[in-house]
Amino acid sequence: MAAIETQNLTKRYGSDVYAINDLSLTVEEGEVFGFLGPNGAGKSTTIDILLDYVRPSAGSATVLGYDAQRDADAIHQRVGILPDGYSLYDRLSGRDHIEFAVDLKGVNDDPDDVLDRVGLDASAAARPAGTYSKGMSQRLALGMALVGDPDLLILDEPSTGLDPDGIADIREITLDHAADGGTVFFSSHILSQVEAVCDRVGILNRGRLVAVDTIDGLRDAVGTGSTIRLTVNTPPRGLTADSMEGVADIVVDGDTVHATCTDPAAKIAVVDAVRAAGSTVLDIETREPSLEDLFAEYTHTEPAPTTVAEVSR
Ligand SMILES: Nc1ncnc2c1ncn2[C@@H]1O[C@H](COP(=O)(O)OP(=O)(O)OP(=O)(O)O)[C@@H](O)[C@H]1O
Repeated sequence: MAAIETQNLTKRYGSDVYAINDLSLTVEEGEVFGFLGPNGAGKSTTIDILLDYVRPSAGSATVLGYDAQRDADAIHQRVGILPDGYSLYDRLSGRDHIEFAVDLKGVNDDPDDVLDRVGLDASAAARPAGTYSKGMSQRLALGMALVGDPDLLILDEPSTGLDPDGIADIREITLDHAADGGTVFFSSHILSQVEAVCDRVGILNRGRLVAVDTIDGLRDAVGTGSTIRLTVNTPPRGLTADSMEGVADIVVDGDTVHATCTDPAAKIAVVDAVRAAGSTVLDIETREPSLEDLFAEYTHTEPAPTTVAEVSR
């Protein structure tokens, strides 16, 4: 059984705004699936339909085998949700929030265990949520999503406002959940985080799913190619990519040679060719296309700028 399955799902506002358009997507049980897209791509709308907060204009969706519209209660019972625009009760403590989630789901989780799992200590747990920093609030909201050990965790931008420790915690919690057989579906702009935890990613652009694959699969499909940069003692003579299989381009710039390889194995051939053209290779650097490169390739937009927190991870 698929954890999430949508078929030709469409949400139209008015006659011409398509928030999502003909979206067919399957997320298998036990997968960590990253749902990516630029602002306004339709990520939140998709999640809202899965949880029956929004009704589709056409198409269908199932979550853990339940119909998203008919069986919303059963879905809410088995799914842990961290919504994008969640809100907390300022006057209630962190512990009160977790107890509330425990009561709502009718489970018997120990609130202290949940709080501990998301890194909120006893003194933080006793304070009103209104005094929390953004990062603490995010941890608490994630704790509420984890109550009842859900089969599926849906996290909409889970890293918003978190410091590097918080981001690392989210990664650990996500991987733990998957290791226990749970499924994680999360949308994120933090592509390095997606790359670190996801089995597969789907890229949504203007309401349409433009790619679904593993990150390696996306690399192969885009053919962006890995790049190799050689520092040489003297420029190689007469070096071109023309007869070199798997090499898209070679540029010689003084004592540096840049080559773009569509076949990763061709990197060795580049080194051999440079040496055969009379140069001694002093240094070699290689770079695989990042998820940022792939994202830009599929959406023709720049991803959200990398934040200081991401850089320092
Ligand atoms: N209630 C609504 N009425 C009209 N248009 C809407 C409504 N809700 C969403 N949209 C439009 O649908 C599109 C998709 O929005 P959505 O919030 O799902 O995107 P998103 O990928 O989650 O964006 P972000 O990353 O900015 O949160 C946007 O163009 C948005 O303006």
